[in-house]
Amino acid sequence: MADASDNAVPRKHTEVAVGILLKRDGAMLLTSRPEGKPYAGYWEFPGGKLEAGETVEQALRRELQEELGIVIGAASVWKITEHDYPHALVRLHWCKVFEWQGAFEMREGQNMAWQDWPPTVEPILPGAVPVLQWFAEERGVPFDPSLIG
Ligand SMILES: Nc1nc2c([nH]c(=O)n2[C@H]2C[C@H](O)[C@@H](COP(=O)(O)OP(=O)(O)OP(=O)(O)O)O2)c(=O)[nH]1
Repeated sequence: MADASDNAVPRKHTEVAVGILLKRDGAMLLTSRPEGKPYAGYWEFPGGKLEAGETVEQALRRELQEELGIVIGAASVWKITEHDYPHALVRLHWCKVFEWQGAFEMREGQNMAWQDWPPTVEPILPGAVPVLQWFAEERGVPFDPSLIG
C-alpha cells in the first residue's frame, strides 16, 4: 500500500563551516546565536553556511570576518558531522583554528565566551555537542552529554 513516505524527497544537506578557535592555553571560543535565528541564545562554535562555489575554508574565513571581525589563518577540516533539525539537515565541517588577527567585535549582537574545560555556558546547541565529546576524549576526561543544555 502506498503511503506519503513513498513520495518523500530526501532532504538536501545544508553545508556549514564551523571554527573551533583555540588559545594556547587550550581555551575554546563559544558564541551565542543571535536573535532571529533558530535556537537563538544557544551557545555554538562560530561559523555559518557555505555560499555557492565556496570551499569550507573560504566560507569560514568570510563568516568569522563578518560575524566576529577577525581574519583567520589556515584552517582545514578536522571532522565532519551531521545533525537533523526541524529547520534543516546540516552537515557541519569542523575546523580547528589556532591563528587569527584583529580585535573581536560581536557584529551580530551575539555574546562570546572563552571556555576552559569543562565549558560552563548553556544551553549548548545540540549539533555542537559532539565536539565536546571529542575534547573530553582528547583530554582523557569523562563527559556526560546529558548534563549539557
Ligand atoms: N555556526 C554553527 N552552526 C551550527 C553549530 N552546530 C550546529 O548544529 N549548527 C547549525 C545551526 C544552523 O542550522 C547551521 C548554521 O547556520 P546559521 O544560520 O547559523 O548560519 P549563517 O550565519 O550562514 O546564517 P544566515 O546567513 O542564514 O543568517 O548549522 C555550531 O556549533 N556552529
